[in-house]
Amino acid sequence: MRSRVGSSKSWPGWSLLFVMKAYRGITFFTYGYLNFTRSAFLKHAKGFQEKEMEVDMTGRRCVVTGSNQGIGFASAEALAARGATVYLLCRNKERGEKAVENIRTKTGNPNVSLEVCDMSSLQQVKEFATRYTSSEQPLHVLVNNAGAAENDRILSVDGLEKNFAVNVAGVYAITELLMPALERASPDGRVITVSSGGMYAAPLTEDLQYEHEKKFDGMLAYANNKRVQVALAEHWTEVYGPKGVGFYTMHPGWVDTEIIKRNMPSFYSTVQTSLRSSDQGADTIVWLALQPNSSLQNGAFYFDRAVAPKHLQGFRTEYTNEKVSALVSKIGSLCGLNHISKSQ
Ligand SMILES: NC(=O)c1ccc[n+]([C@@H]2O[C@H](COP(=O)([O-])OP(=O)(O)OC[C@H]3O[C@@H](n4cnc5c(N)ncnc54)[C@H](O)[C@@H]3O)[C@@H](O)[C@H]2O)c1
Repeated sequence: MRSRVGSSKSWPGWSLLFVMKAYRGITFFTYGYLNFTRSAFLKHAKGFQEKEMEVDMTGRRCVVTGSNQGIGFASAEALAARGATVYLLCRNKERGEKAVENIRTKTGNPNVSLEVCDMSSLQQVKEFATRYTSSEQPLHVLVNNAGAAENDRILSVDGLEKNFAVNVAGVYAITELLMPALERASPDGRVITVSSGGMYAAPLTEDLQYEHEKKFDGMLAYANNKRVQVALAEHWTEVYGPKGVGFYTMHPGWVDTEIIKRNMPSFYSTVQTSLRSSDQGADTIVWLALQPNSSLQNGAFYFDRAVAPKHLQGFRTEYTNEKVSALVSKIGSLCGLNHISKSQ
């Protein structure tokens, strides 16, 4: 018979976990209310240098995932408005075509096109990356924006937990597979991953697909995924940073979009009147796309055009490089891509 005493989930262990979870939840909400809302954006924007946004992106190629609406659409539109060639990666053809048409009309930029790709399908991600890299074109900006926050534990076509499939496996696969094109854009190539302030409340877990908890908690799975994205950017900075590619994660703030309206209804109704617009949420993504890599901090987490901490005091979310390496190797093998990292 297994003893409770000494088990990693013994009674004192559970209560400590419960207290820690409650502390993180309450402190995070308070911190978010002070920093992540629309009024906080307007306050931070007083220090923004608008000259930094006046960059001509003609000749630069950008891929934005999940860009038919919300923050992804606003980012793609802002890049197209500055003359960039923009590829919208969307899973739904009709919604994607509508978004492309909308951006072309609003910006007058004809170099905006659709790539149909479901980021939860490793096969579709591989097919897109092969199409792109075989063109031998450089890729200056990859925005990993597509995000899932499913409340139920559902599986992707590859049998991966859906949030993990979109937020981690899809991000890992597209970034690794587009690396030759990003390196071709060196020293300007960069990957901007839209993480979330939610990651503050999540330690780096080994239970990547939430298989070992009794009850599935979609919001915790989402927050864990967003923490993994920050760790992935640190890993990539070490491996590919010396090759002239930048890796930035960022938090858009609390933004009025479908993902929170649909998947976090009680949070949405609490903060609805304080939420940022999609353009405000996209602001730091666009800013990160426009600055020279040399003026940014590789591997950093950004919020409102400034480097932000990766951990909040007292949250006990710090981790070691060894833990990151082990996780990256696990993610690589779940994506069937470990051979890529090994060949670097
Ligand atoms: N809204 C917020 O307050 C907030 C806060 C922190 C982080 N974020 C992050 O911002 C990003 C954009 O979300 P949003 O707020 O604009 O919400 P949204 O729901 O408007 O946009 C999410 C986008 O991802 C796409 N997407 C989802 N699954 C996909 C898949 N399998 N393949 C391709 N595309 C897929 C959706 O179609 C949509 O275009 C997400 O990564 C989200 O986690 C949002």
